[in-house]
Amino acid sequence: MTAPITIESLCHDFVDFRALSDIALEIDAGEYIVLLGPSGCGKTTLLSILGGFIVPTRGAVKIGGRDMTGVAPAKRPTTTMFQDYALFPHMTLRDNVAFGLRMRGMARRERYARAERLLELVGLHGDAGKRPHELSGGQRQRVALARALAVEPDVLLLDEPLGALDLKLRRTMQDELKSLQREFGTTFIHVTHDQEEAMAIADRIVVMNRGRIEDVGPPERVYQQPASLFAANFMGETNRLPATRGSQGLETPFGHLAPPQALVGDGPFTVCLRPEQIRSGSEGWSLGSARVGDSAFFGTHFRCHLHCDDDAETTLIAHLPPEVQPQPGARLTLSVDPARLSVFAAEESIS
Ligand SMILES: Nc1ncnc2c1ncn2[C@@H]1O[C@H](COP(=O)(O)OP(=O)(O)OP(=O)(O)O)[C@@H](O)[C@H]1O
Repeated sequence: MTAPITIESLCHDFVDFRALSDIALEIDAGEYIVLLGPSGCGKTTLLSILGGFIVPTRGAVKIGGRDMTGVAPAKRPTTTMFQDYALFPHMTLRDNVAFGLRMRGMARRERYARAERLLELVGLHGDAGKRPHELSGGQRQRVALARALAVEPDVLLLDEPLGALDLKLRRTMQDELKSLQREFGTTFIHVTHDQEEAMAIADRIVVMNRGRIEDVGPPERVYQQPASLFAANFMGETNRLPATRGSQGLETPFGHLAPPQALVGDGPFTVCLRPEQIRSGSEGWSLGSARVGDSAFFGTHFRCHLHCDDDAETTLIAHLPPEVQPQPGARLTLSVDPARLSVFAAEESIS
């Protein structure tokens, strides 16, 4: 079971603080959506409104075409998986997973059968009789997921579901969450402030900042062509070059540049270039020559600080392939593909 969601002109004020402004979003049935943004940007507030735990100041949420205004959390086709998993410590895993089914009046034999099936699906076959304190953090997370999926919600809301796990387990669980979501076809809405997690898992990422949506799209698009300077900055490392409008396009510390898209406004502008877009060589838009500063090897690339000759103020971060062998102090000729740059009005806030 799954359902599309429409969020219309949603605003929310906490007394005199506006936590959400004009949120509008269409979510397809069965999509994996990640709400991404810094602490305090309104992700949890939006999730809580979808789950029915907060009544928005203005606007509406429709799930499967049905207006959710005034519908209590338990009556919604949503289930929320909270950050602390909220497992019942005195109950076995089987009873924890079957809890929601019991509340719905499902007979014991049937609910236990479903609980066992779900525990098997999340890799805890044979552990049904254990209690939560006997499990690791990752296993508890799996039980919480099994419990949330047991009631077959149309929409599963997950608030920082992997926040308590170490990095390695996080990565494993990201893969598992995604494959379970595919298997069930349930719409997942997952809150995180971890950009790598969002990229690894989402069909579409919703980048939020100060209660507003900055960008919505598939991870590759949001990373490569972010809709705002904030989104560019939040979706991974980026170099920012100051630029002004000139007779030949953009004037930058590295000379003229034909902008990849029509410029809006008079400037000043900020040109964003990702570290991996900077190349050693002279093909494309020249960034002149630079001296290699600190450099660290990351397996697939060297992450280098490059001190530019043409602009003493600018140090660029570049990811250069191992074959370049960038030694500190070495000189390199740098260039970048101008079609892959993003240009924004410089005054846009990125904080
Ligand atoms: N009950 C409340 N009363 C007053 N202000 C609140 C309340 N709940 C949240 N806020 C404020 O609303 C803003 C958005 O909070 P929210 O919890 O949605 O952010 P978030 O993006 O989920 O952050 P985090 O990643 O830290 O959980 C924050 O500035 C927060 O301080």
